[in-house]
Amino acid sequence: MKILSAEKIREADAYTIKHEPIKSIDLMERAAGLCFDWLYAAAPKLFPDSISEEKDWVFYIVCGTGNNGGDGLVLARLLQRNGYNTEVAVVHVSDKPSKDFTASLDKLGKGKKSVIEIKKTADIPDFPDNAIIIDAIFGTGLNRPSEGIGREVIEKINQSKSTKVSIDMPSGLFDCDNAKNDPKGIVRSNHILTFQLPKLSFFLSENEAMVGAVHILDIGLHPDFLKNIDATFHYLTGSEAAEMRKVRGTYSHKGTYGHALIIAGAEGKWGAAVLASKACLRSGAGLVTTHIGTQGADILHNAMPELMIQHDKAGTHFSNLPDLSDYDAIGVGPGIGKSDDTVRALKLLIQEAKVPLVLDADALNILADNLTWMAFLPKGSILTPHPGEFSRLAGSKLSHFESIEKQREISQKNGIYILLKGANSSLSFPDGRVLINSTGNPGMASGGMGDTLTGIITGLLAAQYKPLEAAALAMFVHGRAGDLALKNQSVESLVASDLIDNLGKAFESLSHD
Ligand SMILES: NC(=O)C1=CN([C@@H]2O[C@H](COP(=O)(O)OP(=O)(O)OC[C@H]3O[C@@H](n4cnc5c(N)ncnc54)[C@H](OP(=O)(O)O)[C@@H]3O)[C@@H](O)[C@H]2O)[C@H](O)CC1
Ligand SMILES: [K+]
Repeated sequence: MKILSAEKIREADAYTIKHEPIKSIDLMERAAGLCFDWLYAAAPKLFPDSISEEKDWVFYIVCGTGNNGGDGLVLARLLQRNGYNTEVAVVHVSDKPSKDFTASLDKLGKGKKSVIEIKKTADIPDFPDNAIIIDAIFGTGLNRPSEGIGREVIEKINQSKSTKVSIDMPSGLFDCDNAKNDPKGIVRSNHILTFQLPKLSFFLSENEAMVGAVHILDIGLHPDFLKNIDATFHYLTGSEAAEMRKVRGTYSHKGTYGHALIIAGAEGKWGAAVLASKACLRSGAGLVTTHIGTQGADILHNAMPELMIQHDKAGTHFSNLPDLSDYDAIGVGPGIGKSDDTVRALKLLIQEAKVPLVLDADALNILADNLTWMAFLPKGSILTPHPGEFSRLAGSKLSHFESIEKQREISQKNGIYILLKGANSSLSFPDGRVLINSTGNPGMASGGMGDTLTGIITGLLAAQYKPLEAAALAMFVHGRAGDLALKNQSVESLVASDLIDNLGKAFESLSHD
């Protein structure tokens, strides 16, 4: 699913109005109608248990004077028509109200309920603590950080304990970069009813306090426009991940699915090799060999009889390169440490490898100490840093938005894929595009999760997936397996082995997406 800028969404809006064709006011009615449907279904769960009777529910709709405010007014009318209690406030953020806002206000006026006009501080009401506040002050038309009376109202809304439901966007939030935006001037939304496509800023960690659950409402923007418009950012949905999965031929054999090499583990960190190798075996590779210091070999054998083992010359860590000619995919890094001979062996691996590499953990830390090696990585290699590793690679600590920009830059410059891990992991391609992941949960913030991801990507690469598909499908399936594992665990108790146990179900679940 494409993620478009506010500007492009406005173009989609205009294209739809012209080519569907539909009057802009009718598109607003359609959008607000979907918001009503969502609220109607969700309201019983949104109000506190103490207010279980519908007659006691209050919807407090706070509107700006643009089309976002217009959506709010139409929604208010629909709520009133269905017998719900409403309070409607209009914040005079501009003295040039939009045409559709004015038309919607006129229609609302035909009901009898009066509207609270907010023009100055003294007009701002005390918002209740147990209502649903509908935030319709600003949407995609925000053109500068919130200021004046609009900002004052936003700050007052944020003081209320009521559930906040934002129409299209939390008011005050920009669609992409919010680095120069004061979080105090942005509604801290619990639910966002966003139209057609999500906005990039919903997925950035710096906006966590303002972005609650995101619900995408399909308002029927014109499919031709959505199909033909170029997009840098994409949100990876289940059906898109499912399309990447390959069907296995009846007459295929283990040779069809390639031979993967995992280079992982060192003294005290043999578990990293176990997790990466297990995940690799469970992700489609025909054969998996793990190259490991002799002292770790028994642990691996006992954990996985299916695995083949290649002994390193050093007993305790990765120090020499095996013959690479047997392998279709190579994953390196989990738990390998940074000994001098490990650094030398990694350099040799980067020089000698003829297949794309998957680099994780200490392999990335070594790369960060030797950034000139980046240009020598086999084209299509995949780097899987977490934010700490990425800031070492990037040379400075960056906001999430800045990290994604930097991630794109490094991918394009070096012809590699970078999978920046975290809530909403992002995968950058050599052509500048970025995929944002839609699976995963906070229980996955624990040791070993990255090792399993390395194994999954390497397994898919061995099984002849192209780097783009291997990285994207692995990112999705890894999160999905984490989500499935959570059904029998809690966010506190989830560990990487639970995720591996659910890989089978995660791959299978794709056929239902
Ligand atoms: N695109 C769609 O598919 C649909 C969108 N709908 C809804 O429309 C909004 C976008 O509406 P728009 O009128 O373009 O913009 P907004 O309502 O978000 O805001 C514009 C008004 O806000 C003023 N403004 C902007 N920034 C500030 C600020 N920092 N402080 C004060 N005032 C601000 C601006 O005033 P100017 O002074 O700049 O003129 C405007 O008055 C979209 O989000 C959807 O909710 C449709 O209804 C359905 C289809
Ligand atoms: K809004």
